[in-house]
Amino acid sequence: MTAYGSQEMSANLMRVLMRRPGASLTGADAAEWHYGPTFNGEKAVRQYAEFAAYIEKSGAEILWLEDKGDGLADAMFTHDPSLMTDHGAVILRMGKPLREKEPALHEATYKKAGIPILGRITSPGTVEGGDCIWLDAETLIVGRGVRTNEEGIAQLSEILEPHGITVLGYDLPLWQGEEACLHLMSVMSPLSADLALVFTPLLPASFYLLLKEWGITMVEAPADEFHTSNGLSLNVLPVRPREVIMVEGFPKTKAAMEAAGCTVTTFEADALCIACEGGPTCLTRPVLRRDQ
Ligand SMILES: NC(=O)NCCC[C@H](N)C(=O)O
Repeated sequence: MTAYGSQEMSANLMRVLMRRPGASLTGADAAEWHYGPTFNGEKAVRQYAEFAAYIEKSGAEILWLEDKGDGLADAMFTHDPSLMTDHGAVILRMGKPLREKEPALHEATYKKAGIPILGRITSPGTVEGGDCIWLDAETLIVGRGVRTNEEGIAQLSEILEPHGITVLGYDLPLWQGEEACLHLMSVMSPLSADLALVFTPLLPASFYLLLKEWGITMVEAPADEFHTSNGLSLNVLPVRPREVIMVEGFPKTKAAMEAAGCTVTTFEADALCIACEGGPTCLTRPVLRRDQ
């Protein structure tokens, strides 16, 4: 099956690229990878299995990348090395040097699956998938920061513009410094086409105003849970509009989404997501999302 296409963030998740962590993660040097004190490789692998079971249960088909011990501990965060469009995949170029080999893994998988490659970001450009949010099928918002630079945004725009897609770049704050992971998706998680979980103090101000102008209802992520989770309380994955998966342990954030009409599934992820700085969204690269 060669089905692909995704220019939205919350339509039904039908097909997704994921990499099961193994030897590369269990053997990772936490300091080198900037993983936090709750990092535990074996526990992270178990927690990932629970997460993957929820994705399987959602009915999505998983295209698996296997961790055969290439040392790429962050490669389980498949959201970042490529971007999917209705016209094929864009192979990105990572801003985190330790992740530079990951886009080639995605390209090889797409080629094997018969999914066309629409374009690629080349040096000195950088773009990471976590910095990209489809506001609608014709509008891609890109966060400019430590991981994604102006040159990368210009290249992405050149690739997508012929397909009627406007790319808009917004400056991200530095927040916890150059080594830490802060993507645009660290401060906003779309929950449905007109609903998003946001942490407004870190949103680019002009992007906040754009969301208001577009009539997107914003659910504010409770600040205490955002800070104790290093932002991971906010990184939630919709498998269908208003049906989301989040990291366990943040009841106020969960309640805020439920009050906005969402169904929320949680899984334990202190060793996986909190420690490794990436949530359920980051662990998935949607290949096909569709409304029906
Ligand atoms: N989209 C995301 O926010 N991905 C999280 C990536 C975490 C990984 N440890 C990184 O620093 O790149």
